[in-house]
Amino acid sequence: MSFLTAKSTIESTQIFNIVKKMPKGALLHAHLEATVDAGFLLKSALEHTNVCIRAASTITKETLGSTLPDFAPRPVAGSYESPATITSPNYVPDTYVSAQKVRREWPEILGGPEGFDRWVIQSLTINPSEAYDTHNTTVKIWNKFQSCFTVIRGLLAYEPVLRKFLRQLFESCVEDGISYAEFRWNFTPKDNILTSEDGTCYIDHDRLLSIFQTELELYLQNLRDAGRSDLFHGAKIIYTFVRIISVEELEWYLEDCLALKKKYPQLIAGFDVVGPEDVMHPLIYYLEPLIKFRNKCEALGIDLPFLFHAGETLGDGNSTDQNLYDAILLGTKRIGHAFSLIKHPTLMRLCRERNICCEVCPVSNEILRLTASIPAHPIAAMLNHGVPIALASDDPGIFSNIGLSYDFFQVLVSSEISGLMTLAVLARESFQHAILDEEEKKRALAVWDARWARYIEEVVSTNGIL
Ligand SMILES: O=c1[nH]cnc2c1ncn2[C@@H]1O[C@H](CO)[C@@H](O)[C@H]1O
Repeated sequence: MSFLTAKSTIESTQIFNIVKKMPKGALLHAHLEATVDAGFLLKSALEHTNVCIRAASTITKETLGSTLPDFAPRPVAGSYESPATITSPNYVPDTYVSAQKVRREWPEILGGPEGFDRWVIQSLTINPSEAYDTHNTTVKIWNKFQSCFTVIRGLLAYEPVLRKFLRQLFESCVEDGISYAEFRWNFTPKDNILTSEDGTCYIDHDRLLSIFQTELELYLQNLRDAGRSDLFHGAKIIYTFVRIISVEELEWYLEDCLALKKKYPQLIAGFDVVGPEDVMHPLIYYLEPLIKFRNKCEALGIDLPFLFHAGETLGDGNSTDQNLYDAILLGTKRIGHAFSLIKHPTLMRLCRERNICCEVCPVSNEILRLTASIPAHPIAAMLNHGVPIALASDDPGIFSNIGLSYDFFQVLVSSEISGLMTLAVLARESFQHAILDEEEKKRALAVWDARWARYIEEVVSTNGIL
């Protein structure tokens, strides 16, 4: 069955419950904006009067399905407000109304306030009929996928919502047994739309990182206070930008990334280029600035590894597939997705020899239409060739695969060879590929080993020898 259709069945199985409790190791590939449950994000935003919403036309039964909610924080609730809500015939398109008011006055014919929630959640997630029926090419599903990010960005553009989001993110990692994470965070656009609590001041990249750092520290302190510090070692950020920008613009982002790395050396783990590889610039387009950047980092003695997406494609020999060569030539430490790697025996050998880890995202690849089902996914071939792999969830808020349990489960049930021990090895090795120093890795591994031993005892005592 396809993942989204099977999800509730998966959750009802004993195997899923066993996988859920497993210590998962490090989550190495997830795009920060899409890591938290859509319902939680909406609920958090609705707690604030400053969060407003607008639409390109009045929302009616006819326009509901084709109009996106456009959220943004406004300075003082009321002052920007259109007197008519977005479902009223008098609504002036593209004027802001407080989201609380819109929800409160959402008409019965559109389902009342719960109908509003459904409209927003639908714009934040991919549903089974989109994934498996209506959006039946990679281009169509990517269009829907990108539109989810547009809506998420509006909701996340308000500091108090971002803070709640981050707390929930750390909590959901711990709930799922993830003890360390590296999140890719998109630092475009240059002019950030994110605003402070009073809605008056924009937040730059520096402040964004300081918010992340404060929330992380608070979370870790709470764990220490509760005597649970073994559950989570921390999180880092991989600086990313969308591969649509020009070479000149990239120079700005590279400098920005370097300045942030100097200021937050423990927080910035590396650098990556994101966005639909099949339709935007290939890595080679940015070759010159990337080489210059790498040389500059080396000269400064700054360790800022490349962690490139590459090969997230069905293509063979197209520019996305070729990105695998360029990523490896540029010295990437890991590869995001590497879906087309199995077409290249030499590159698989290089990954093995150089210990380049492929961050494989099974659920993402299925929903974004690279594989029709998990048994058809190249992961088994990659594992059998000894390619280093870490399993990851990619955009769990959009794909409904929060945590790592769903991706772990899919790999487990898609093969007669891969068993719980395969998952254990993948989880344990994930720390080896993380951007941690040797001491941190040693500690994380020791803690993981102890947790694994306890976990196996618990599995056996509650289920018997399976
Ligand atoms: O699987 C993926 N491959 C490439 N880019 C991605 C993927 N998932 C998300 N993003 C990109 O990350 C940005 C948000 O940080 C989004 O713009 C999206 O295009």
